[in-house]
Amino acid sequence: MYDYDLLILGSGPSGQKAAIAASKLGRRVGIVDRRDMIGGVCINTGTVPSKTLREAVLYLTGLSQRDLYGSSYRVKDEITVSDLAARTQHVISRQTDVIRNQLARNKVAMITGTGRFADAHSIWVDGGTGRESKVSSDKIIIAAGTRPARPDSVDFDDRTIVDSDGVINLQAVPRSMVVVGAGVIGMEYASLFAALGTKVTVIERRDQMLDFCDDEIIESLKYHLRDLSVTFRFGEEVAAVEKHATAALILLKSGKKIVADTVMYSAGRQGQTDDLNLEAAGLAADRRGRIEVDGNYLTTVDNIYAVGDVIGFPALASTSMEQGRLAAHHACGEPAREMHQLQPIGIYTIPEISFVGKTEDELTDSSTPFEVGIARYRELARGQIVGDSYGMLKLLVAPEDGRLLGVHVFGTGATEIVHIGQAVMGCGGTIDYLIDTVFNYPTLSEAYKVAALDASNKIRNITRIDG
Ligand SMILES: Cc1cc2nc3c(=O)[nH]c(=O)nc-3n(C[C@H](O)[C@H](O)[C@H](O)COP(=O)(O)OP(=O)(O)OC[C@H]3O[C@@H](n4cnc5c(N)ncnc54)[C@H](O)[C@@H]3O)c2cc1C
Ligand SMILES: NC(=O)c1ccc[n+]([C@@H]2O[C@H](COP(=O)([O-])OP(=O)(O)OC[C@H]3O[C@@H](n4cnc5c(N)ncnc54)[C@H](O)[C@@H]3O)[C@@H](O)[C@H]2O)c1
Repeated sequence: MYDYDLLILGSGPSGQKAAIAASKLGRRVGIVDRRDMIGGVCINTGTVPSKTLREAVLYLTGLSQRDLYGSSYRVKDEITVSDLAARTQHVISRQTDVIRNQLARNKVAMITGTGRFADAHSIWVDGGTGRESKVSSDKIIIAAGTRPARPDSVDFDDRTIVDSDGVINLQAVPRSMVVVGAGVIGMEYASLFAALGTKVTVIERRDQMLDFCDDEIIESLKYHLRDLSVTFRFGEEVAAVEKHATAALILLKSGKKIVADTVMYSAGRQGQTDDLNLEAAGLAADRRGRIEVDGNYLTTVDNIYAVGDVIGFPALASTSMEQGRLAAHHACGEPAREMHQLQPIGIYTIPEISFVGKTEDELTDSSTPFEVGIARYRELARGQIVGDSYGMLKLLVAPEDGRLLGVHVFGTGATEIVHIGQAVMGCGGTIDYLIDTVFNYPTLSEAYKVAALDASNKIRNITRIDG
């Protein structure tokens, strides 16, 4: 008899949802994590702190109100790290409490410590007291997440040279910053510091950034960030970072030199599998610490599953939660539907970006005809009211039947209103639904009707001529 029916390594979004799902099915569930990491990377160092910081920055700088009150508008002139940390700490502690409470009321045992496999059914847990305890379980889910990848050649000191975990603990708002890597993390933090007034330089070895997004929207994002004094260096790679008494000197392979108060590396993440002693369970991870799974999140060992960032793409809190729930259902022999293929992307740059479905480039590459319908926030009453003159919503529409093929949003509330398009697409809806529907007024959601009408006008014009 095992101690648990299901034991989960890691209490991030995937681990939590797996634990609660299995508990709801009447299983005895345990979850192992370090005392200071309840809620995972998501709550402690990643999603939630970065999004809370962003809200604090938008509020204190008054940036989102400057269209209305002028470019000198600020809520607070000198924004300190403690102004920002106060809000972040508040949200982290509230969220941690919520998670602890949810796990407790679902009778999920919290086992404090770091786990490693003893064999395929048992885990040694090191609680930091010098003594390890062993727990056994019928099924095990690995939900150990990732940590920032740190190139060996860079001397991280968590003060001047930091990774995306360390950046939330900076002692002061830097006057200048180099961001290495223009992925999602890099661009979110570049936006945030640029909004605070930091002079940001982004170094990216590829020729472009966020190339999975709509081209036009990324162009707009670059325009807005340049307006906040961000410098982009595409097609450039860091050769070395030298730490000096007051700043860092960044040497690029092209020979350029940049001085900055802070250097932040956001050049990918690495699965946290080194300490798991995977071999004892008959498992292995790849070069980037990731574990391979099948469509049911089952590894090559038939009682061990892996979910969340540790299995790689898409590595989002949103998808990780679903993976956890589905893996737990499979492990408990409970029928479950597959995750819906239509998954939204939300990028909390300033301004924010969100989309679902195909991009124009993808449709063009697959020779799929489409028409574009656009609504600009500045033409919506709500856009004027909130002071967003740059936002836009773009619908990509199949001309033959009006089906939505893609929805791309840039600006205030993008990550929220994208779900309207996602729901219409998910239910196989067409622009006719958006045209015939009454939306609340004045709202940003009204953009859907405006963009749908725009697309239908264009389609009608073509049909009139082309038959
Ligand atoms: C800066 C940043 C911003 C992000 N923003 C977003 C966003 O806006 N939206 C979004 O959807 N996603 C975002 N993400 C991604 C999101 O945070 C991750 O996809 C999500 O946290 C992954 O969840 P997970 O369940 O895999 O576990 P994680 O949250 O990665 O947590 C893993 C947990 O496992 C524990 N663990 C590891 N090894 C062991 C062990 N041996 N024993 C016990 N416990 C162990 C760790 O302590 C940790 O608590 C962001 C990530 C970062 C870094
Ligand atoms: N809003 C969100 O959903 C959100 C926010 C943050 C993070 N995340 C998740 O976190 C994951 C990791 O994000 P990330 O941004 O660290 O990784 P990433 O892999 O997306 O981006 C890393 C970027 O750094 C560049 N790079 C790598 N090494 C470099 C070097 N030496 N010099 C210059 N450029 C270099 C790469 O070309 C790449 O563009 C993402 O895949 C994403 O799923 C999601």
